[in-house]
Amino acid sequence: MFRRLLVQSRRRHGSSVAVLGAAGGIGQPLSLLIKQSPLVSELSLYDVVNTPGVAADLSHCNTPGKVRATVGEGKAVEALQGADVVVIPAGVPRKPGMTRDDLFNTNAKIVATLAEACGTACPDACFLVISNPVNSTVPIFAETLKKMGVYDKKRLFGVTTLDVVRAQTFVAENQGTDVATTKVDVIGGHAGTTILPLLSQIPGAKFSDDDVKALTRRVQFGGDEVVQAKDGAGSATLSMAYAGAHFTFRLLDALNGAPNVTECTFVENDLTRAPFFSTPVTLGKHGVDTIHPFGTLSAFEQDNFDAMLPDLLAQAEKGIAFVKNH
Ligand SMILES: NC(=O)C1=CN([C@@H]2O[C@H](COP(=O)(O)OP(=O)(O)OC[C@H]3O[C@@H](n4cnc5c(N)ncnc54)[C@H](O)[C@@H]3O)[C@@H](O)[C@H]2O)C=CC1
Ligand SMILES: O=C([O-])CC(=O)C(=O)O
Repeated sequence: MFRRLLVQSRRRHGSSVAVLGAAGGIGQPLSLLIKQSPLVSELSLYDVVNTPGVAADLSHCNTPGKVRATVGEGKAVEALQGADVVVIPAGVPRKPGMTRDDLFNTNAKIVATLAEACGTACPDACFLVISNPVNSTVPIFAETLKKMGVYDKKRLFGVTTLDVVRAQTFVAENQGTDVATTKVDVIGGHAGTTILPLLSQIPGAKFSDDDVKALTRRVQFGGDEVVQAKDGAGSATLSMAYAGAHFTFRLLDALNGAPNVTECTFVENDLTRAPFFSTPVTLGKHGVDTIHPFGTLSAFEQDNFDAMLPDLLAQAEKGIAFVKNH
């Protein structure tokens, strides 16, 4: 009880946000965007390399959040003391020709190690996992916290906001609508055909069958578009920082009591046979408040949904097995 009151009183004066992987391609612009929030009183940056320089640089921005740097393998627990929200873009990105699953061997270990540090230092925080493959890293995070006896399904989120951001951009271009007011739900997971934009549910939108196929495919493989254009220099960083900051701000709003904060995110739920599934979720003062069903699917969407489920299940099981065997 006392602990909860302390957390609440700290929130009234702003939240402590930690970024793990803060010196990376996503970590740096994401930290810059988060530093701009008046709701953030402390920004704790952690990476295995280069954090002091990033923190020194950001600390000169004239916004209220105090910046703290922690650097080096095994120092995450130190960085996470007092964190209310932890955003995790740590891990290797793709190169052309790779799938997100090809990152599993390297990133599974990184994410499990960081989850253990979170479970030790700030088990009551909200955890936002960006590291790929999200379809497996989120189950890894959950399983690690379960092993430690501190898992709370209301506080673990796979960040799939970039899929929504892409869907809204591509649909607005296609329909000639204002991108600021074009809303698209994207359900499923975060890898290729496990990503499913619900184009049939956009009020007022009219698509040809060819457009539905092309737009769906572009959202599903938007990440590949960037990987190919970067030609070996990594994957989406700037649009991911934008999307990650958007989700972080929405969560901070909800934690501070704002009503009706609903975003698609990859959370544990029983809407499907997959343990984790991205769907519209209303966020509240304690993380997940309400999981919303994703509504009626068109025949095209239903086919995509049926095809994705075995992959989502297998990728979650792979993550769970990784933790059980280590
Ligand atoms: N969820 C999503 O929609 C998206 C996810 N991603 C994923 O985000 C991850 C990061 O991508 P980038 O920033 O482009 O990669 P990057 O290589 O530029 O940065 C990753 C950072 O993580 C750090 N790091 C590695 N091991 C660490 C550890 N144990 N503890 C703390 N930090 C550690 C590295 O030192 C590096 O600074 C990748 O796995 C990528 O696939 C990328 C785009 C979108
Ligand atoms: O494509 C990648 O590997 C990075 C990513 O998840 C995305 O851009 O959606």
